[in-house]
Amino acid sequence: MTTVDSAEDKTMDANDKDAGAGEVAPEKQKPSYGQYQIELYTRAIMTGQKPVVTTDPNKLEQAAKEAMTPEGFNYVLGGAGEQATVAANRLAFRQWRLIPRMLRPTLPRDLSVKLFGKTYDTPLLMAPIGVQSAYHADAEKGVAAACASLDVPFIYSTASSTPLEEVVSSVPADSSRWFQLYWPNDEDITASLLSRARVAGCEVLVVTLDTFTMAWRPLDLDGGFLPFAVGNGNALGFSDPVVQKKFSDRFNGGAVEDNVPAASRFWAGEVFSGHAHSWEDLATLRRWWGERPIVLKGVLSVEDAILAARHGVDGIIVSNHGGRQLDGAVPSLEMLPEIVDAVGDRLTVMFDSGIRTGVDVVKALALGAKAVLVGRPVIYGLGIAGTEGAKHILASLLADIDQSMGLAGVKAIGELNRSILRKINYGA
Ligand SMILES: Cc1cc2nc3c(=O)[nH]c(=O)nc-3n(C[C@H](O)[C@H](O)[C@H](O)COP(=O)(O)O)c2cc1C
Ligand SMILES: O=C(O)C(=O)c1ccccc1
Repeated sequence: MTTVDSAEDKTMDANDKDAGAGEVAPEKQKPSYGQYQIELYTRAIMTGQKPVVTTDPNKLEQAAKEAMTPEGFNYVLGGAGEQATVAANRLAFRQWRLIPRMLRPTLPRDLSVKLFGKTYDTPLLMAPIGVQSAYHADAEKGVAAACASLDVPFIYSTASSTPLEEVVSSVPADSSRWFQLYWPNDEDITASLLSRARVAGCEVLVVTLDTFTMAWRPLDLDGGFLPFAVGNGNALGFSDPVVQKKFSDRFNGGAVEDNVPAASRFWAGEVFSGHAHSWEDLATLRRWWGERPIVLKGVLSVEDAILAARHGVDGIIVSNHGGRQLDGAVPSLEMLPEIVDAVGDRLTVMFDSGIRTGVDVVKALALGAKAVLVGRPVIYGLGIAGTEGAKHILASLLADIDQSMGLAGVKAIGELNRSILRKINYGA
């Protein structure tokens, strides 16, 4: 983050003191995200070096398939059921077309957005993605490093394969991080996880509501791949003192690492047992989390968005989990405008599911999202070329957002609204 409000502003100033006594510290240069396009051409022309990962969104999946293990790739690719919602997420984007405006000032471009009173350099967030060691050895630390280098907040997943504290201590202290919760049944465990997330400096709590149990996922069923059942994706739970104590009490003094299958069942039973909490239970999360923002991920209906506002959360993520949970669920983009109309004045409405290009981001923002999460593309980048691959995908997406805004005649994110969109129903 280069631009921050009040408290953080002071920290930044304090770090900028090498300008010399009495001199005004130069304003930190805002990164120019559009620059990445020029960088790629220059590198190719000067050294013949090609991008580490394709820049073509239509080729990314195939490239990942060739680079990753079949289990890892299928896990990322897979949606629920017949993949109807995965497909619909893309079709929903194609229905919206942009009406560009000409002869308007579009430079310098401003990609910054304000979320919960804090200014972020871009409208992009890294979606929480579990089990990243199944995709590349660089895993969560690699993706977090890629995010930190571009000022993109990293959302740490409850299903991570690296403990939270390890990820956090591997990136610069001022890099932005949010915490995603799969909400355990046990209140002591929930309190412990949230306390760790607070200590680790997570700014926002993202509570995922749509995955209290795993959906019917044919690719994983046919491949026999359920990572967290065999100890992968359990690092947060296994490193938690309260989980360790409860497991030990239940299993006659046993340590989690001495009985990984049983410990995995114990942990999965906490977070994916099919037990859904209620709206009233949100009060307990508020108690443990305190005043920092709480965001509900997986809201798809206007009714639930209104309930979210009534129950005192700060934001929602309109999402169908990338089509991985309820197959046949409506594309989240379809629901976005009416949800924004219903609660946009009370809640920070964010969006995910199906973002593949900069134009997709522009469309979601124009339909009222304040920020968007991107999932699979970054993980394909990770799978193909580790940290560098994840960074390339994020940098490409940011450059594409920057360029697409300019071509649409838009200078700043705040200018985006529905007037630049037309819904067209012929073909995809
Ligand atoms: C491999 C994979 C693992 C995921 N793990 C989590 C998770 O641990 N927690 C969570 O809230 N969402 C998880 N999600 C959902 C993403 O956060 C996000 O909602 C989704 O990927 C967005 O769709 P997209 O991939 O089309 O961008 C996962 C998605 C994928 C592809
Ligand atoms: O696969 C997912 O979508 C997901 O949310 C998840 C859940 C548990 C472990 C890893 C990922």
